[in-house]
Amino acid sequence: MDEGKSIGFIGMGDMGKMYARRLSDAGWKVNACDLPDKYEGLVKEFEARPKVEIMRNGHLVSRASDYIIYSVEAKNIDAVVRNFGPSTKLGAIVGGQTSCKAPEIEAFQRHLPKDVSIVSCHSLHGPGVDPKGQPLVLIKHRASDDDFAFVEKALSCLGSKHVYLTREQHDRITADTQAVTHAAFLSMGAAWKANNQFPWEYPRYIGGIENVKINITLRIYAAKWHVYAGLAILNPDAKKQIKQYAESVTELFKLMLAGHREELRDRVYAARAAVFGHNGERGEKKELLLRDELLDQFSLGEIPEKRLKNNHLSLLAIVDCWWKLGIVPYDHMICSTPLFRMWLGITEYLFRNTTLLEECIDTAIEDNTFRKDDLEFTFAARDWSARVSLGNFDGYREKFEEIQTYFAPRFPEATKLGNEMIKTILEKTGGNENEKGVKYIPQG
Ligand SMILES: NC(=O)C1=CN([C@@H]2O[C@H](COP(=O)(O)OP(=O)(O)OC[C@H]3O[C@@H](n4cnc5c(N)ncnc54)[C@H](OP(=O)(O)O)[C@@H]3O)[C@@H](O)[C@H]2O)C=CC1
Ligand SMILES: O=C(O)C(=O)Cc1ccc(O)cc1
Repeated sequence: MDEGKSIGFIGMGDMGKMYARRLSDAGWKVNACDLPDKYEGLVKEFEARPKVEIMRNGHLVSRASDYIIYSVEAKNIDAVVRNFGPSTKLGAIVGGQTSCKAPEIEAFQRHLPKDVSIVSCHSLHGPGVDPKGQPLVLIKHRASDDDFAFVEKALSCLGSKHVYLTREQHDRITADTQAVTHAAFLSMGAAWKANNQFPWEYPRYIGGIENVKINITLRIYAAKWHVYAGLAILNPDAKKQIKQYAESVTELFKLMLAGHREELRDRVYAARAAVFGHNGERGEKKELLLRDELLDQFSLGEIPEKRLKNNHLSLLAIVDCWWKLGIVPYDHMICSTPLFRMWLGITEYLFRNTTLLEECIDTAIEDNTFRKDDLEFTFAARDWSARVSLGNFDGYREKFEEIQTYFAPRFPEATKLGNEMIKTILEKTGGNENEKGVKYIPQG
């Protein structure tokens, strides 16, 4: 295949392995390494795949491969490229899988020899999701058309939708989509833990869109902290979005506490008009992305006979945040992750249904049984924002892992349910169809 060209992977964690398996299945020769202590284990794991050669370090991968993908923690990218970059084969192509492109491309520019092309990628989904039909961002930073065509050809076996962006466009959009979405779900988990609650044990958190909140929160906490920390802390646009989200949560909660119904209502409707149109008519499709009946089946607890009301502070705040930052989330659909589509789906469900939105405002003002949940949610959103703004990786990790430990016993069940939920919803929302690549032109 392609006169014996080979693809290299530095970093054989979840994403590196997923790529290595799929590329070798498609017939490519793959050279791969992780840290030296993983060598023996990887050799064993890949012994049945003769197309995958496990090497002892990144120097060996770099000198032998025609296209090398760094698939390591974003926070380590500079150190790893500094170490192995100078060993890159003459005239090879180098790219990375990290979730924030400014530091990655800067590391390539600083440490790679000048004859090396730079084409980066970013699969906008986790390692457990079928890449078919999911967006795959490609960044032609420094490369000939032939080199870029080679990358497209090699990665075409993933069956993803190619989206062509610059690194700046990539980082802006993923701040709007991924970083702020994670901040919301991370805050829900933090608030439940702070109140010593397992939400599936409370009728108010069961069924419909509440299931999405629980399943996605647990899915995020079941994953690796560095993925979320990296894409939030290293992306300057993300800090701004997460800060605005925390401010929106705080300001809306204050209106609720003070019982300022009209002010709250005006603000919610102004945000709705900006994001969803005056009557909530703007959407991805005429039909809603998600509906309660579809979501009821993905429950970790018993569905109550009568659905309990919620003021959905987390959802009111995201629309307020989009409004304040001038973001129209539908503009980013082409670069959306499954989690972002779920998040937009439940938000849209609430905001395009005036009866539900009114019920939410009534609950916010009249029902004080939510106050302790909302108080902890507000603290949590502000605390995550502070840790991200300070660039505090250790502080991020400490908080993440504490909450991870709290929820860990339910991860196997929640992951299974979450996978089914995502699969069903992607099928319903047409998120898995395969299309030709798109050149993304951001609006505004
Ligand atoms: N998981 C996801 O959903 C997605 C992740 N990404 C991005 O892809 C990248 C990889 O993520 P993921 O696979 O999930 O993370 P993992 O932690 O599973 O994998 C990263 C691997 O790189 C290894 N590594 C670190 N330093 C070196 C080195 N010097 N030489 C060789 N290997 C090294 C790590 O070892 P050790 O653990 O011992 O440090 C680890 O095994 C990250 O930048 C992430 O942001 C992108 C899309 C989706
Ligand atoms: O879908 C999400 O937002 C995820 O959490 C999975 C994920 C994590 C990191 C990425 O760079 C891309 C996708």
